[in-house]
Amino acid sequence: MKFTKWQGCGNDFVLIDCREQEPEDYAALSQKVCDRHYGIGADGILVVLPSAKADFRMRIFNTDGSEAEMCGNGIRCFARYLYDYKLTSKTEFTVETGAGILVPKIILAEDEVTGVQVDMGEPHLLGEEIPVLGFDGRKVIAEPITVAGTTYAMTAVSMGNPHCVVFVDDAEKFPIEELGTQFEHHALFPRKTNTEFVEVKDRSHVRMRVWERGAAITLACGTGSCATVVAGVLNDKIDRKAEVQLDGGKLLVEWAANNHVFMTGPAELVFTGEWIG
Ligand SMILES: N[C@@H](CCC[C@H](N)C(=O)O)C(=O)O
Repeated sequence: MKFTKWQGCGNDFVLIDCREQEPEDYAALSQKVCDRHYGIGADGILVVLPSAKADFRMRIFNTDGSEAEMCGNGIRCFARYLYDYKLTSKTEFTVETGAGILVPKIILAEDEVTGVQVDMGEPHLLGEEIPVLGFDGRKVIAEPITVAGTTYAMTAVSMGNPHCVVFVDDAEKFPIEELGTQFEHHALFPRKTNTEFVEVKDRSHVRMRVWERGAAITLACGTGSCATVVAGVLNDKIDRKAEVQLDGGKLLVEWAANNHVFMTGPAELVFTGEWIG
């Protein structure tokens, strides 16, 4: 099985083109391939598939084998693969995902790809849409959540996948290794959750660290960065356009007036290979 390995802000993926042939078990494949000792090593696998509704279809599987609805850093890598490997000559195209049909745009400067911007669609804010138990018909803004005996204010946002955003005084010092898994598996989240720990630097800059559902700590999360900016606006902590500083790089996120969230950032090929496992 031929593959390409990609990273976006250090969030890394093995991409496999399954338009011709699909593996029997994506979950088992993802667990094996993502293993950093016995496999290739990655935060997830991205799968290229044909689509009846869009130019292409993307599926994403986490390191634990679970399937996610969407992946922001992943879709930039996916889009760059399609363009660099000439599966399309368009610089803007449609991709069917678990979060609906999204639109990546390749950014070029003198014919060189300098990044990818993605129209990530509209955020979903009602409790049942995210989902968060006990919040049907209501937004979840600065609501209490108790983890390991401490109560935090959480704002929940779905970018197709669930996010719990917690504003903290010091993102570097927050004990994410210890508490991340407890947020992920908290009883309020029937489909578990990704959790972003966010320090506001000023109204257009935030520092964010993430614990991802199904993948633990990663160096960056694109959907998490979008959720962070939406949550920041809902709490009147930041403006609608902000730079998100992650462990592995920066993303620019704008929650535009048409209610769509636009995310811009890098996507880089790391290496190519053949999986014989
Ligand atoms: N890193 C991704 C999100 C990947 C999926 C996530 N772990 C989930 O299960 O929802 C991103 O860049 O958005």
